Amino acid sequence: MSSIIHTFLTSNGIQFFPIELPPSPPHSPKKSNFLLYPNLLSLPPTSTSSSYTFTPQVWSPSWHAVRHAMTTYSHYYHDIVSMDDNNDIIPSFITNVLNPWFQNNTLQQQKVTPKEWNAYVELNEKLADQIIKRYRSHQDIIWIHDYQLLLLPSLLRYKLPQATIGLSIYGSCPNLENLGVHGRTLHRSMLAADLIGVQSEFNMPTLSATTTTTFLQPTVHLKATSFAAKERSRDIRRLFMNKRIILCQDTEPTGVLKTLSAIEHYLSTLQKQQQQQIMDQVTFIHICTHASIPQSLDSIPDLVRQINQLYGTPQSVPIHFYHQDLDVDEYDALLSAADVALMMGSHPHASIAAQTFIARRRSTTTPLIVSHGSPLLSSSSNVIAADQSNPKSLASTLAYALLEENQTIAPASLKQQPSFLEKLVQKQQNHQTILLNPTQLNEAYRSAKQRLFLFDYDGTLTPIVSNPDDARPSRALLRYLQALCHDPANVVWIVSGRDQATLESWIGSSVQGIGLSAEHGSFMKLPGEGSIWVDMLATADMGWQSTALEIFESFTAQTPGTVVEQKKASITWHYRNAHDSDFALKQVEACFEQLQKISGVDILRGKMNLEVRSLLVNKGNVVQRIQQSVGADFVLCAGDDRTDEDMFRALKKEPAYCVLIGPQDKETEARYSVPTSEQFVASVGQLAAISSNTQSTL
Ligand SMILES: O=P(O)(O)OC[C@H]1O[C@H](O[C@H]2O[C@H](CO)[C@@H](O)[C@H](O)[C@H]2O)[C@H](O)[C@@H](O)[C@@H]1O
Repeated sequence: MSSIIHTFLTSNGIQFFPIELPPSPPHSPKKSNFLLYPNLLSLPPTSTSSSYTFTPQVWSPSWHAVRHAMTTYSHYYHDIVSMDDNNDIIPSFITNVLNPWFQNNTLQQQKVTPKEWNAYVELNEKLADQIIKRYRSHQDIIWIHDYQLLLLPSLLRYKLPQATIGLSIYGSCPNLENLGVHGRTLHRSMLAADLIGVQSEFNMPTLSATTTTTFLQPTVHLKATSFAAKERSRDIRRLFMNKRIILCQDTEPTGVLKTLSAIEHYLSTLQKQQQQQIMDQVTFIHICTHASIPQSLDSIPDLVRQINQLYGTPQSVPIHFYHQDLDVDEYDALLSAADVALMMGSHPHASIAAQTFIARRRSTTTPLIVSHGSPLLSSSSNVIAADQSNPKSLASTLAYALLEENQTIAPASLKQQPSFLEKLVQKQQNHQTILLNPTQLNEAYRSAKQRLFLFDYDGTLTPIVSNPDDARPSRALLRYLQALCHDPANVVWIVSGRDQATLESWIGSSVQGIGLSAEHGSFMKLPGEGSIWVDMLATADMGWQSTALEIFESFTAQTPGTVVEQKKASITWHYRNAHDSDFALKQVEACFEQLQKISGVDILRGKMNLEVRSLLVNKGNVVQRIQQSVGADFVLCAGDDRTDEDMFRALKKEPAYCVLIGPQDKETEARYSVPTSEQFVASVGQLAAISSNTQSTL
């Protein structure tokens, strides 16, 4: 049962409400929603503005979508929590740094003080805590809305390594790396999300192995075209009778110049006679609103005048140029009167304008020229891509769009793109592990005060080999473990299926201060000098052992190449070296069936082995016990086989680095993976070096 945790910051405060839908709303029987959301009442009212300033539209997708959800499903919400009573406090880092950067790609403030940054971190932490408290593993999806809470992805990822996290930026994503050290932190944090949605391609962040990006369609909520707009549209068409109207709209000053240059180029390449014909057939109406381009466009009127003088006649003016805010009806009228529209640029305003044109255009065959990368290219018919910075290519796209036959292209069936949420759900379903990033691990290690290590042995700290006796630890590994144990901030445990004697002679005898757990927790030896082995099953009934041994021995006799490894409290049957592997696999199934008849035991399918142990122990219990006694703020737990999944599961709710040694797509409870034990040991070596260096400088 999936549910969504929405996180949002209102523009006027840090108050938010987590709101939950009960498990079974009738129209969505399998889903419950869980929303973290700001004060609904503080949302700006739906735009009633009479002019197109574009600002309300830029915000409206998110406001509208959530407001719609809130009102439609409001009777299902509960658990409304207000995080902070003070509505007006918004960290200045958001207002002075993030807002100008994301909205206008400008910097208002050169330096961010530690106090400002800390306030921002604190806000993100508060929200993260609220989400973590409510998050239900394997059920919930976390959806962070917009750019204000960019530290959330990494804070959540650290504590909820397996969570599916989406981040939607309702606009473009300017390059955060230009914001110095804090920008880089935010950039890295964004990459902890599984899916990032942006409304335009502008400066997409560099992606990590696990983060993907997608375009968000701006949802423009429009009223039906008014009667006045329809009338006005007819007037415009009458005014330009027998002419094709090319409507150009720019939302960035540089775009205006580029569009005009392309028009100029288009006209200049025509022969004199053709120019005359085209001018009789076509007129350009260029609009740019004050709201989107507030500054004056000094040199542009000259360029327009120049083009009009060169190519116009007393009967026909090539370009009608308007730098002014237009009345809604006037704007709608222009959109529906146009025969071709050119709405380019990467700014979200351009996306909104293009989307509005799609909604208002005369027919689905009316061509629209947009920039490469626009999400409209794949979702709407007759949308053509062009490069605005190349006047020659833009001119030829214009010529192409003007061709009569392009006006009669049958409307392509609109491709239904999966929504952001659908993609997020897909991500949740095929969740892969994240390749462990040693640099990130090292950073977390450095900043932790108390650390706990829970290492499986075979396949994790040593590669799997065909003979169990050959899986001895390397010297380097023993050195690393010793360095970790020397650091007073560390507690190090080996949690293995191996027996006491092997662990003691291979590791315990060389590494001072290490904790050992043998046979899946049947025997434990605490870290620290002088500690002794404790038999955790001292009082347990072990009567099952003889029956299990008999079964294993009989299968060994029938299956050449297989061997039994008898340990104190568990028995392992190895079939890695079976002479006939197909036959061995069948024997494993038959053996498994017989073992199932024994009560009080767990039968484990290990790496080319079957293992029987008491039901009373497993690595999960071991980890829980250790972890409770240590209280670490950094936990690194690594393993490679199914018995290790118990450890990962036990740490599910903890801020732990659970690392699977194996392929990234292997099904596991671990959040991270490292392909081989050699690579993992190298990472452990780096942590050991950090501790050794710190110790030597103390
Ligand atoms: O919990 P672990 O430390 O991973 O121990 C699990 C079992 O590991 C050993 O068997 C496995 O490793 C052998 C050496 O690489 C390999 O030959 C065998 O095929 C694997 O199953 C060990 O022999 C068992 O006792 C452990 O339970």
